[in-house]
Amino acid sequence: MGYKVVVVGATGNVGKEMLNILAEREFPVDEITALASRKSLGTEVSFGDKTLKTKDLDTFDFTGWDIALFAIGSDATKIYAPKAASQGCVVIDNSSLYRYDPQIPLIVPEVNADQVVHYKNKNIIANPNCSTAQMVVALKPLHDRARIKRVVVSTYQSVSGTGKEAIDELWNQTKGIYVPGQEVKPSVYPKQIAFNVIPHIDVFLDSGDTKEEWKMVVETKKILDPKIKVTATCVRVPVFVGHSEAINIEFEDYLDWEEATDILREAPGVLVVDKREAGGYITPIDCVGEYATYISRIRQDETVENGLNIWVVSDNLRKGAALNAVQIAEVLGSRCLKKG
Ligand SMILES: NC(=O)C1=CN([C@@H]2O[C@H](COP(=O)(O)OP(=O)(O)OC[C@H]3O[C@@H](n4cnc5c(N)ncnc54)[C@H](OP(=O)(O)O)[C@@H]3O)[C@@H](O)[C@H]2O)C=CC1
Ligand SMILES: N[C@@H](CC(=O)OP(=O)(O)O)C(=O)O
Repeated sequence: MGYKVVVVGATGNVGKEMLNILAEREFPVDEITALASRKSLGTEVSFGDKTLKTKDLDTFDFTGWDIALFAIGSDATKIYAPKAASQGCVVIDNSSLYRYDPQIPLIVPEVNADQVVHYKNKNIIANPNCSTAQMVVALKPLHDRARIKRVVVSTYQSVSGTGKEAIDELWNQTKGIYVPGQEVKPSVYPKQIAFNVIPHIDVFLDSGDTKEEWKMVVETKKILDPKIKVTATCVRVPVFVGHSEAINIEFEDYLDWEEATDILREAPGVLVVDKREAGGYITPIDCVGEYATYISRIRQDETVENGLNIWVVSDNLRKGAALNAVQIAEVLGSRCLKKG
């Protein structure tokens, strides 16, 4: 016996990956339905070798459905997630709306799967920001061994983190640069993204940080350890899929880079590729469609007492969003909503 599963935002990049991953991982599904906005009514989306016709979220009744995976952004989530939760369906939400609510668990299964039981507080579980998810998968095993004091992270985030229009903007700007008269003015981003990098993701806060940077700080504390200090600089780069991060870590105890490498090789969700030669590291193109969080360039930082540098790359639509959501559903199913 399996679950009745709803994918909300099924026509989007994250929603499509949710359907792919549910099928790939053979999540025990008895019945599945795909929802999006009214304008997408009847749009066909794939679920394994089946085709589903998208239904209208606005008129959908969640009564009798077990789990809803949401990927529609905070504004629409605010309207529909409480409705689904109150109709008895457990919501696993990809937006940032509920992440900072102390009543709502914020989960990366490799790090804090035990928190899943708190879904009962509001019938909602939050999925972290894509940049946080891959970072905490890498930090957790190192923290367990040597206690992390401080993290300095710079991100290189792909345009798929913004959504469908941003993917089109990078594609059209890139083509337009070569075709006279077809230049494409920035519309999704404040500056040209093709052949450029933009040190600005999400809105600016009074502190001068962007909200994306703030999210990485606050979410790491909630998921991993409130004592860890984090400072982030988040940058958009002209890459379609795959977020990269250069992470500098300062520990309480000394941790040799070779031992760190051994620890990371054994860590759940992690693959180490670190040959210290040309091409012996992971780039975003290498991680597209993969589940793992890849770690390369593991080395000592000799400028502080107990420091390491690492390079972390993952598919932001997968571990950063859809895969993590499906993993949460797997934990929820096996620990809390047992069937059969
Ligand atoms: N955890 C993370 O780090 C990440 C989270 N996300 C979250 O997932 C969300 C979706 O991202 P992504 O798939 O890339 O975005 P896309 O732009 O590719 O897709 C958006 C999806 O949301 C649907 N949608 C939007 N508004 C409504 C509405 N009012 N009612 C019903 N459906 C609606 C769209 O339906 P339609 O096609 O009919 O318009 C579409 O299916 C993001 O906004 C973000 O909150 C995304 C990436 C990473
Ligand atoms: N902000 C991330 C993706 C995302 O949607 O994040 P959030 O769910 O925190 O809004 C990016 O642009 O790469």
